[in-house]
Amino acid sequence: MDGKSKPGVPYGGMTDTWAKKHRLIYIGATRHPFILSIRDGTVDLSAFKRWLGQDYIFVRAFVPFVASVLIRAYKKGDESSGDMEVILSGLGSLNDEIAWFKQEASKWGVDLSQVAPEKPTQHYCRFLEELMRPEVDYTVATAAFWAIETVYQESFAHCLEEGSKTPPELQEACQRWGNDGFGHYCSSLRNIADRQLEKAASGSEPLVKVSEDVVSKAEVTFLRVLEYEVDFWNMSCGTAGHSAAPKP
Ligand SMILES: Cc1ncc(CNC=O)c(N)n1
Repeated sequence: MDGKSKPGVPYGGMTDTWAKKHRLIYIGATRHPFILSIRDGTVDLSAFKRWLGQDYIFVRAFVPFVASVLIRAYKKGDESSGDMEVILSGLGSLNDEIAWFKQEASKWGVDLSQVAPEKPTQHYCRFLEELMRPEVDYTVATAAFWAIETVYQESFAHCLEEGSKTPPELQEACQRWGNDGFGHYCSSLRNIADRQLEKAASGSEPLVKVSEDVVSKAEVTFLRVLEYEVDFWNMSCGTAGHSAAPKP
């Protein structure tokens, strides 16, 4: 696993506590009907194509967010934590990922230059921009980063589990986020977030009140990530009223 958890012993960091406390919304984000439709092979390919175009837009916006976390890790000046190496490896995979999106889009006949962001994509990208603001604490940013990556890891790994009927032409997409290496990377992000949260919660920071504030802000941010992810899946399924008639 990740050197911090022993087999059979629950992990027990703050992120784990949150995932349990907010189990229903967590499941809502990681076991969404869109993912279940990929897993059981009933996925509507036009939904997959819509997801592909929108996720390309999201990923382009995600790169500067991750870069902003990298800058904060550098500014902390704690070289021995290894945070920079983990975040930098994330930027490296995003580089491959952008190339993969372009290749995948041409395979499916999706013209990425013609894809306009839907409302849920716009909102999620705006949220990433808010998280890049200098007043956002490193702890809050790393908790968001961990949650964003983990939702995809848990979702797509589910489509590769034994007994899943994921169509062969979608398996590569699922592998991208569902592979063990990506799982390991998510554990490293969880360790970073948990270490930061632990520091804030134990009040080792100079101002205890400020630290408590950071922990609750991080929890709210975690919940917002889950909500944005659910909205994003809903849009992909076509259940979010995208490009539909105006609401009454
Ligand atoms: C909407 C969304 N959430 C998380 C990810 C995974 N991170 C980078 O690829 C993603 N691609 N898209």
